[in-house]
Amino acid sequence: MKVQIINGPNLNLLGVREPDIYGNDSFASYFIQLQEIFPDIELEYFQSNIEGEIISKIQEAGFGCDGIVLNAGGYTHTSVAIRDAIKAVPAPVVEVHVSNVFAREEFRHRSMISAVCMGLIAGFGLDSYRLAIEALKGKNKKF
Ligand SMILES: O=C1C[C@@](O)(C(=O)O)C[C@@H](O)[C@@H]1O
Repeated sequence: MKVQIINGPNLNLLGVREPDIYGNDSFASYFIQLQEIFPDIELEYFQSNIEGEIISKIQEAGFGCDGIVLNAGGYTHTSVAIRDAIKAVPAPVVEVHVSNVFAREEFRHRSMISAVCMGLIAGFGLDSYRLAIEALKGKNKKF
C-alpha cells in the first residue's frame, strides 16, 4: 500500500511555528516515526506553500497511490481549486489538521474540502496523521 502525505502552506514550520498550537516537533522527525509505525506502508511526503504545486501533487498521487493524507493548511478554508483536484482523482483523501480547527477562530470552522474527502481528523496534534493513515488502511476507493 502506498500513501502520499501532502502538507500545505506554513506546515514546513511545524516545531517552530506557534508551538502552543502546533507543538514542538518538526514534521521531518515525526515522518521518521510514522515510517517506523507503518513499516508495511510505502509513505511519501510532500510539502508546498504554493496552491498550484499542491494541486499538481494531488493529481499525480491521486492516480498513483492508494490514499492521500492532506493537511491543506490555510487553503483548507479558501481553495475551490484544491477541492476540485480532490474530486478529480480516484484515491481517497483524508483531511487532517494538527489543531482542533473547530475550537479556534470562526473562519477555520469552514472547510472547502471536507465534503469531498473520505473523512476528517483534527485536533490530535501530529498524531492526527497516524490516525488518518489508520483510516486509509484497507480502503482503496473513494467512499
Ligand atoms: O495552517 C493551518 C494548520 C491547520 O491546517 C492545522 O493543521 O491545524 C489549521 C489551519 O486552520 C491553519 O491555517
